[in-house]
Formats: sequence, structure tokens, C-alpha cells
Amino acid sequence: MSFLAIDIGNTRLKWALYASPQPGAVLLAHGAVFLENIEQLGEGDWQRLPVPHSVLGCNVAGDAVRRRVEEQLELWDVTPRWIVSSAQGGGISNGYDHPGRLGTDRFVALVGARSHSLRRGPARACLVVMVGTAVTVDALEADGHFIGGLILPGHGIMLRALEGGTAGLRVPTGEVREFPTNTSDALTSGGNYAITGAIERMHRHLKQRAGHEPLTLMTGGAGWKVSPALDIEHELIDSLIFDGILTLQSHHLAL
Ligand SMILES: Nc1ncnc2c1ncn2[C@@H]1O[C@H](COP(=O)(O)OP(=O)(O)O)[C@@H](O)[C@H]1O
Ligand SMILES: CC(C)(COP(=O)(O)O)[C@@H](O)C(=O)NCCC(=O)O
Ligand SMILES: [K+]
Repeated sequence: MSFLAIDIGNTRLKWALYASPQPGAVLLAHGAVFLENIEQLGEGDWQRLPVPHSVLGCNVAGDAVRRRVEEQLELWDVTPRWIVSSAQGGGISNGYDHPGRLGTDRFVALVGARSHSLRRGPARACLVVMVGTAVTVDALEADGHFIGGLILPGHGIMLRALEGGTAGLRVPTGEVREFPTNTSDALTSGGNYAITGAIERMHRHLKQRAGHEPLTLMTGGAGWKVSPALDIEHELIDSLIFDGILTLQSHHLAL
């Protein structure tokens, strides 16, 4: 009963086909396309796949993009379900003022983080970091209650904003340095420390609140860029969103 999980962000659509819809299922195939290339999926990557029995997706790129993806899914006679953030779900409770307004990728990442935390032993607070088009840093208490999080610009948006707003900052990417001595290094280091600084700050908030060291899990296409300069102990889990989607699908089927 193969299962297709779809994660649509504001830069890329990521997909993964599993042998069955539950955590730990065998991964059969996976891929990613930039949003502008969604129309290639039907004749491209997805053409060669075995027909999925069910499809569950999370989408933060708006309804028009969702409709474009649904057109590509017409390749198979399967109706996709789309995750909506809710007050409870997947083992977490959602403390957002309006739970439905929490980005579904954030909601799903929290579900994935919870399942990773519970598999490791006694429940721990989790810091859930997603480094994509935007960066989110979300705090989950040991009992699975989401108490809030940060949204900040991703690296690309920060650099484009600086390029667009100034005369002299259109330069190649540099290195992260402690004391940058050229424009490229100053921009790359500034962007990196804005992101790692926000993560380290939220880590401090959550550690004080929880009274123990949180489990810090990071995911997202730009996670590999941020990880080396992040001073706190953390784990990069590329599949975190898919782990959340698998958990939600298995809970749905258990209803
Ligand atoms: N090979 C890559 N392709 C696309 N984006 C990449 C790649 N490597 C790193 N990135 C960075 O990751 C971001 C896209 O990550 P992703 O998690 O797909 O974002 P989103 O979920 O917002 O679509 C881009 O903004 C870019 O900075
Ligand atoms: C913050 C986000 C844009 C992150 O999206 P991404 O960077 O993954 O494309 C997304 O989670 C979103 O649209 N959130 C809705 C607003 C909120 O979470 O408060
Ligand atoms: K994302």
C-alpha cells in the first residue's frame, strides 16, 4: 500500500514515496523540484513511480500551487489529502492563538520532532528548526504542547533584501567568519549569525522554561549551511517533515 508524502514550501516541492503509510516505512523513491518546475512531475519523476495508494501533503505555498500539484497527481486515480494545522494532532497540542494559522510545515515538523523524541526515551522538550525560504524556530514542551516560535527571513531573502535596498551589496557568497574583513564574508556571516543567533536565543528560552536541555532538531534545504556555525548540540534530520506526514497518515488510518 505505497504512500506518497508531499511537502510544498515556498521554494521547492519535496516528495517521498514509502512502501506503506507509517513511521519507519521503507523509502522507495524521493525527489524535489523548484516550484516553477511542478509541471515536469507528471511526465518526469512521477511517471516512473509505482501508483501510490494514498497521498498526504502539506502546503504553505498557496492554493494556486496546490491546484498545479493536483493536476500532476491526475496521472494516478488517487485523491490527495492536504494537512490543516489543528489544535491537536499527531501527538502534539497547538498553542498558537489561532491553531489553524500555524504553517502546516511547522505543524508537521512538530509532529515529526515529537515522534523522534518519544522514540529516544523519556519525553524531552524539543526545539524544532526549519531552514528554508524562511527560517522557523519552534518550541515544544516535553508533554507535546507547542508553546510558540519564531519566523525570520531565510538566507536568500536576507541577501536579496540587502542587494535590493543598497547600492554596494551585490557580491558573491562569502564564508562565515568570526571577524569578516570583506563584503562577501560580512554578508554571509551576518546572515548566518542572524539565523544561529535566533536559534541560540530560543534554545535559551526553552531550556529555562523546561528546566532541561531540549532536543534540538533541524531540517530544511539550507540546514546544512547553518549547522556548522550553530553552537548548541543539534541533529540535522532531512526527513523530519516526512516523518511528521507519515505519523499523521498512520494516525488517520487508525481512526
Ligand atoms: N540544492 C538546493 N536547491 C534549492 N535550495 C537549496 C539547495 N540547497 C540549499 N538550498 C537553500 O534551501 C532553501 C530551500 O530549502 P527548502 O527547505 O526546499 O525551502 P522551502 O521548504 O521553503 O521550499 C533555499 O532558499 C536555498 O537557500
Ligand atoms: C513561515 C513559513 C512561510 C515557512 O515556510 P517555508 O520557509 O518552509 O516555505 C510557513 O510556515 C508559513 O506560511 N506559515 C504561516 C504563518 C505562521 O506560521 O504563523
Ligand atoms: K519548508
